[in-house]
Amino acid sequence: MSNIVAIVGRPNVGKSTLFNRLVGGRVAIVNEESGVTRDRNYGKSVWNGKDFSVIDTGGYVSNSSDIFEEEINKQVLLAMDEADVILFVCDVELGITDLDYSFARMLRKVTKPVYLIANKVDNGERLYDVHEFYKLGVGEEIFPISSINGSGTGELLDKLVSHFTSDPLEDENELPKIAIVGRPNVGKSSTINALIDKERNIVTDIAGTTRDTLTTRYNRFGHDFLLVDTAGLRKKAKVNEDVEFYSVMRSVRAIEDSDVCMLLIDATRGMEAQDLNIFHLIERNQKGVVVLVNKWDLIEKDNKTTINFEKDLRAKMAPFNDVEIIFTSALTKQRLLKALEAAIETYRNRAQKLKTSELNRIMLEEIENYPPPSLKGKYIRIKYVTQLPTKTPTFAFYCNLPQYVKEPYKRFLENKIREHWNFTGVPIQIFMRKK
Ligand SMILES: Nc1nc2c(ncn2[C@@H]2O[C@H](COP(=O)(O)OP(=O)(O)OP(=O)(O)O)[C@@H](O)[C@H]2O)c(=O)[nH]1
Ligand SMILES: Nc1nc2c(ncn2[C@@H]2O[C@H](COP(=O)(O)OP(=O)(O)OP(=O)(O)O)[C@@H](O)[C@H]2O)c(=O)[nH]1
Repeated sequence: MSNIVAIVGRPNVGKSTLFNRLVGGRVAIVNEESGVTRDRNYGKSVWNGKDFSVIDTGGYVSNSSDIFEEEINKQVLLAMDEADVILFVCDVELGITDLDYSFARMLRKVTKPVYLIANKVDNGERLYDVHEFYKLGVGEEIFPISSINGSGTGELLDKLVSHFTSDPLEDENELPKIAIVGRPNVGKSSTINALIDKERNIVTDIAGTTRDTLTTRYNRFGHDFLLVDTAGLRKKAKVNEDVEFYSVMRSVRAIEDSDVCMLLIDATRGMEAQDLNIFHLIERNQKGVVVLVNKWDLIEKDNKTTINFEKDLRAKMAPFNDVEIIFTSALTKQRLLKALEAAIETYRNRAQKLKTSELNRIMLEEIENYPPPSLKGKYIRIKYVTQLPTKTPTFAFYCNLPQYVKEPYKRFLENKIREHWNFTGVPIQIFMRKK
């Protein structure tokens, strides 16, 4: 189950202000290179113990005041496909505009819950202006809020998370859920087809409950696994693929539904900004990842080609580059079994729970050899460490002054964990806690 909310609305109604308020300081895709997919477009949040993702579909049309029906279509289609709940933001300061009516027309066809957000209700007086918005005839309910000062957002969040499950990662199934993701035309369909040899290998279809993805169980090469299929989404995506932003956002649901992603990149193009955006999306979601350099058959090779290619990829993925890279071809079926095995191994790495005694024995020794640097004359003492009972590897280090332990030292701890145990392909979280 994924918990996704999308924000739609015409320019300047306050979508990004609301987005920032919902995700707090948590930024997602931080990638300077990409002009379109900025951190404002995708973020993670938590309310009443429920995790959820927020997509601001306005990323594409931002800054332009003349937006057309076509753009509205794109925003709403994206929201319909990707989200579980849609927030339609309007502006009480300006009142209803023609564009609002156009949005409303599209949104009336949506079967998912839509909330109408009457934004910029900064004071009690403006509450009187809210009723006007019932004219739009959309939305189960109207929420008067002020994204700037936060009033009304608590009520909105309470209602919002009532649609979400408390643990989107919960999974009755013990089988690895694998998603094949990547930008348009990298060979996702070809890889899937080559991997599963359709007719013979489908075990059962498990229809997604509220989602559009279909998870199918396969047995191939002696491995039992679930494939998160987004074929339907991909077909629709074709219409919209003119913008990088959309094709990255189209991966969100598949990533959230998976345990491990096979990220396909095109060997003839290398890893570009958009591929990296998807990579960071996977990392951000704490999912396992294996990188498949597909169309390897098209590359002219000498004895250094693979090594250099791999070096370049690792530099781009850094600091999280403890990841399997496999050079595949869907066309010649080269190394597809290896790719599948790497995905399953990554799944196991992600699921492993370390013994507390062993973890402490090894890590406390490492810490003793290289203690955290003292700060403002204060000596930092790490007393013990445990792995939290979460689905993704998360480690809590207990110490006297947790706030004094800085990023570089946390990275040191992570590297040591990776050195002693196999967490290849798996993002690790490190928390410092007070003891
Ligand atoms: N008074 C008031 N102003 C707000 C509120 N929320 C947003 N604004 C202002 O409205 C303007 C537009 O806000 P944005 O969040 O950039 O709007 P947007 O919908 O993301 O706009 P685009 O990027 O063009 O799609 C900014 O000047 C905000 O400061 C609010 O609750 N009250
Ligand atoms: N030479 C070569 N061509 C490939 C390989 N894999 C895919 N292709 C070709 O690349 C093109 C795109 O392949 P698809 O499998 O449709 O790619 P996709 O990622 O599913 O594309 P979208 O549905 O647009 O997202 C097709 O023409 C394939 O034949 C490969 O390993 N080698």
